[in-house]
Amino acid sequence: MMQQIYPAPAHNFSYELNKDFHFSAAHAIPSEDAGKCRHVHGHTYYVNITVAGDELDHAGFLINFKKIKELIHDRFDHSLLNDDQLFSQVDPDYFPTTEVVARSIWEIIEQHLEQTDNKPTCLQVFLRETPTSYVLYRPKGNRHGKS
Ligand SMILES: Nc1nc2c(c(=O)[nH]1)N=C([C@H](O)[C@H](O)COP(=O)(O)OP(=O)(O)OP(=O)(O)O)CN2
Ligand SMILES: [Zn+2]
Repeated sequence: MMQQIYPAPAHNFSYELNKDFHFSAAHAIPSEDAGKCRHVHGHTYYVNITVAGDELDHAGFLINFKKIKELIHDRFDHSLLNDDQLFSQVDPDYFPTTEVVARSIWEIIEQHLEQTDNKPTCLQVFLRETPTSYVLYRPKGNRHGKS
């Protein structure tokens, strides 16, 4: 849900930004345990990304809000997640579950941030799959040695 208050990660960075956006995608979870979710079905995923750091870039940004959305929305919106090379049909650690999609979003964002001059870090990905179900992904520690 847009404009909701999200659980906040603890940290000592000077700046923290949050970006909300949503995308529509279909998926199927290739596990017997998934019941009806084994069949292809769609969701509007609501995402909140938390990025933090101590240094700003040449524009005075930690990271342009637009870039965060672009990295994820352009890749997943109106797609079948199972078709993306990030996900697997055989390895449960890579099934397109909410948990794995949240972790994958973190990996895409963090990979981009590592290439920037000011090097902020993504502390948290909040991913809502349905009105009643969401996942928070927080990496263990981070490359700044802070958590
Ligand atoms: N831990 C997980 N459990 C489930 C996932 C998942 O990704 N991680 N995914 C699904 C289905 O894909 C689908 O999203 C259904 O979720 P669910 O919350 O069960 O949706 P409902 O609308 O049926 O839930 P209500 O309790 O009726 O609101 C299933 N599980
Ligand atoms: Zn689903």
